[in-house]
Amino acid sequence: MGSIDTPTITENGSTQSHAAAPAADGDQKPHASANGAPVEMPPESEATKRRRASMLPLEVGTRVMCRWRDAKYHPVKVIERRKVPYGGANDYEYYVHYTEFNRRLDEWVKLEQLDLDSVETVVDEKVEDKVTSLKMTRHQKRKIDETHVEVGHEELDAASLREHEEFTKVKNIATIELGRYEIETWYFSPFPPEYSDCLKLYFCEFCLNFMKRKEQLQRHMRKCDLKHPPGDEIYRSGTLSMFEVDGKKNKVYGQNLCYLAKLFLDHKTLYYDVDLFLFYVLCECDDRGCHMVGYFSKEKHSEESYNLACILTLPPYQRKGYGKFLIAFSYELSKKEGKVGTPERPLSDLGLLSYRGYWTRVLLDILKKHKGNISIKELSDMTAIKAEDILTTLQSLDLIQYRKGQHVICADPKLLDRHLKAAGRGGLEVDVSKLIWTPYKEQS
Ligand SMILES: CC(=O)SCCNC(=O)CCNC(=O)[C@H](O)C(C)(C)COP(=O)(O)OP(=O)(O)OC[C@H]1O[C@@H](n2cnc3c(N)ncnc32)[C@H](O)[C@@H]1OP(=O)(O)O
Repeated sequence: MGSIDTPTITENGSTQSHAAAPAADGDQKPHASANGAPVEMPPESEATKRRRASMLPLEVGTRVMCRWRDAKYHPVKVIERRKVPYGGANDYEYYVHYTEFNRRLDEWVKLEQLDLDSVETVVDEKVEDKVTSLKMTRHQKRKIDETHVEVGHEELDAASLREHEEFTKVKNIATIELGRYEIETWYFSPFPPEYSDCLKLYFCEFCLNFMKRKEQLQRHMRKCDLKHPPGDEIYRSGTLSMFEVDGKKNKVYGQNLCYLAKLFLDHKTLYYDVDLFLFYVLCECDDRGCHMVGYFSKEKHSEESYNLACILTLPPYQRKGYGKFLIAFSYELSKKEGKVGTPERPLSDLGLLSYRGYWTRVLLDILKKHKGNISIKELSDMTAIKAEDILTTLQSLDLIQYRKGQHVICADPKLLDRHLKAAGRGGLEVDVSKLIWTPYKEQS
């Protein structure tokens, strides 16, 4: 499977780019060679210079081609602009959204990165939306009116989506330091106002308190006596541990975790009321302590049979099978509860890929081994996966037919083999014998 672009993570503080190039846009633009790379241009004429200068500063809403870190040009939309300190009247930096890609790639760029010859001349003019009373460009309004379908946002209505985009349009914290990693963030997170002037935050990797300065963190680390998440260790296998943290008993930890997670989760509301949640924190343990790899949260009581609210693998640990481990773990907990479960919607692009991958592999493994007929209900009982998720997964694999008013699984062995081959790696296994856990019960 190809890679969806994710921003940079660096170890030991050095900065480097690891993101792969987004798919070629096919749209050739001026000043770009056939493969999208910039080419040497003859000196600009005075008329060209004057025409370009007359466009500046670019308006918010402008669509233009922008040189990305892969040195190729991609279409962007200007989301925000800010004056360059000590610059001239028209010297601005622009916060851009690469229109073909997820918002996690949005970033501040310099004017030199923009190809002014590709500026679309019709600049969006601000209009007021009658429903939300929010000022927006005509283009934004049209997009919403047409029912916006950005990945991960399908289930937000137009007004909520607009509000979400308006308040979270510019990333506030650019990087965080957590343990031995410096990590570029992906999205806006609503940190308290006193942190609004910070581009970088320093997190204690154990209690997740965050600070503005490295020296504060160093002082904190000398005093902090946690070496693992608070709460109960409910799983240990080799160097992997899972801790269950009750949001009610560890409120500050739960809130810190939510602030941190929101930097990588676009479409989730930040819950300040963490009392209602349990947090399952996955750690890699060594002699220095238990280092957080990722987590998932779970409502203590879910009327919609959600067995997972938010899931995150921290970027330095992604694509190593931890996400599928966390998903598998959430279903093991559901099995112990004797319930079926499903993740809370909407799923992000990466969330959907991970879930699809997990459901596919689990169901194919059973169908491959099973002799005779099997129903969706039986599959659901065996796996704790909700029947609807089983149905959509099998439908996407073309393993289901609708006959005489009911769905029938048609598991042709050759097709199963083909799908299993394509399903890739299974992820890290959960060893159920190492799980020591009883379902949550309200304490009086
Ligand atoms: C209910 C919800 O919370 S939805 C929100 C989900 N969370 C987020 O979007 C937060 C940011 N993303 C993440 O934290 C992670 O990407 C997760 C949790 C979704 C996945 O975690 P990971 O540890 O990377 O998962 P894992 O290594 O098990 O891979 C899962 C599969 O998803 C797919 N996948 C994950 N990341 C990518 C990517 N960048 N590009 C392409 N495919 C990907 C692959 O199929 C992968 O399996 P493979 O590596 O065998 O091909």
